[in-house]
Amino acid sequence: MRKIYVFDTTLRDGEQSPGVNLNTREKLEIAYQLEKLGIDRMEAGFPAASPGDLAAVDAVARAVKNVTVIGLSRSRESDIDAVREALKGAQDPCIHLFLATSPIHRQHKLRMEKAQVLETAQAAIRYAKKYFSKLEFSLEDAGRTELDFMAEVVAMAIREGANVVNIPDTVGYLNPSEYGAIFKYLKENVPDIDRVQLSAHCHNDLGMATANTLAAIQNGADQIEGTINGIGERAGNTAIEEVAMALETRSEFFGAKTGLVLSEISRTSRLVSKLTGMVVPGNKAIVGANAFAHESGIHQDGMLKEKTTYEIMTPETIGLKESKLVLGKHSGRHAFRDKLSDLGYDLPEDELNAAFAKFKDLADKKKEVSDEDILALLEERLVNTPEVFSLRTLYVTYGNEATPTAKLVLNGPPEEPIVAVAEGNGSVDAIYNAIDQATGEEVKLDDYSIKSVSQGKDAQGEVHVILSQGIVAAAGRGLSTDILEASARAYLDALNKLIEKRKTYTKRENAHL
Ligand SMILES: CC(=O)SCCNC(=O)CCNC(=O)[C@H](O)C(C)(C)COP(=O)(O)OP(=O)(O)OC[C@H]1O[C@@H](n2cnc3c(N)ncnc32)[C@H](O)[C@@H]1OP(=O)(O)O
Ligand SMILES: CC(C)C(=O)C(=O)O
Repeated sequence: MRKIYVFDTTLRDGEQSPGVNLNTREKLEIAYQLEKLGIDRMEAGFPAASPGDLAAVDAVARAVKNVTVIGLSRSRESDIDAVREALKGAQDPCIHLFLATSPIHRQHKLRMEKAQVLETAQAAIRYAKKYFSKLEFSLEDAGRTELDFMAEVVAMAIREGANVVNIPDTVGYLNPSEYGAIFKYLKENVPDIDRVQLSAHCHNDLGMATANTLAAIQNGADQIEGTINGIGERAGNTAIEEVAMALETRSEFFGAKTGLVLSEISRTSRLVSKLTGMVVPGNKAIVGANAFAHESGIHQDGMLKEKTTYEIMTPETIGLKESKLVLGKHSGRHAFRDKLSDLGYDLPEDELNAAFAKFKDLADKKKEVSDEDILALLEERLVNTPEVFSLRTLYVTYGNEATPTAKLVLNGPPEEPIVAVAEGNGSVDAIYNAIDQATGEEVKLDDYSIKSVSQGKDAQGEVHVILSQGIVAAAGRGLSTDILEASARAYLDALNKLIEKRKTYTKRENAHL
């Protein structure tokens, strides 16, 4: 299996993401984790950019032991000197020189003719080679450079002693067949091309960074450059974890692998996200929160029967504990039963169906149904008392300058639904007054408390109340995504229990007579 070297530039190109600014301590924390991940080369920064960046590169260079540490430099002596200064303490230093080669960059940015570009790059490589045995040269915007000129620059870099020549698609312009063809062309047309490693450096402007990088590997690239989570300038760089997992998962196709410790991928991704503040989208390949999560019933059923039906790689490979079956409105009975069994419940079919119906009801109102939600649903089922009164509909009118009013319809002992309208000091008070009116029961509210069962704006509210009537008291519990409905349900639950209890008291009192 061919080894593909990994050049990580999270600390340099990754830090070029707008809004990201890592201090030395944060860079060190990421560097240590990248070392654990097993990357081969680490671009720690651009020392000429600022004294702070130089100091951070210096700190990283002294700290990491098993990785080549790289500093970026324009093709200028002053930048090269800054890298020399920053990498003084490195065990295995390497300088990364670059100069743009495309007509657009030559004409508008550098204002140089082809010959000047060649001369400037050559002079820089010569100067840097006096101080560095390891040197990478990048043809910035190679993707939009004439092939014959690109070959000329690459040949010069090889003659001058570059160890790695990088072919960046700086603006993410190419597609996989075009990018792959460049590597093939260089392999076939540049003398002594096998004296250097060829490197792929892609940007994701058209969402093709990973595909382009893989195409480069198929056409002879020895090294890939990228960042963790694909962060970087504009739409970002190639996501290293995507390339590593594509090579791993499709090794029979690519015949190449990185040396990464794949089980460190997830941890590295979380750390980079935390320290850069760049949130990983849920649907991001490999490291997104949903990458190993399944929501729909048919998929969940497949997963429960055989994981390979819907997973081409295992979460354990990247260091996650397990896949997630997320219960939501698309879930089916198989996944629901599995969740109940995880929570320690083994329900008979009819009870399972009843609980499943309640779950679907809740799932229609909530994005995701949590374990706490399900436990609450089950507890509600377990403590079911005969319902004398139950809630049919509830309307509450509230305005900060108006008196809260509740209108409700209850099912009760009479055949016809009972309608009641009442005002109160607040919305809950109005609801409770309306229930008292509808049921004709005189009860005292001894306690009322409310808590959230799960998290988020759509969390279920759980209301607990204690009602008393003379010496009889009963507690009730109500659950709903709406706290006013939960309040009504709790009151009715307590009232139903109280009526039930009252019968036993009456029986006992009669027995005493
Ligand atoms: C594709 C990439 O990601 S390349 C890396 C990009 N990263 C960064 O730019 C981050 C760090 N950069 C910086 O802090 C600053 O740009 C510095 C310190 C490097 C330079 O700042 P300044 O001296 O103020 O120059 P400024 O950035 O405005 O302009 C860049 C100059 O470098 C020149 N230049 C650009 N690339 C190169 C190169 N590879 N080699 C030599 N000169 C270059 C430009 O032509 C321009 O020259 P000019 O001043 O003669 O017109
Ligand atoms: C410095 C080079 C390698 C670069 O970042 C790019 O071209 O995107």
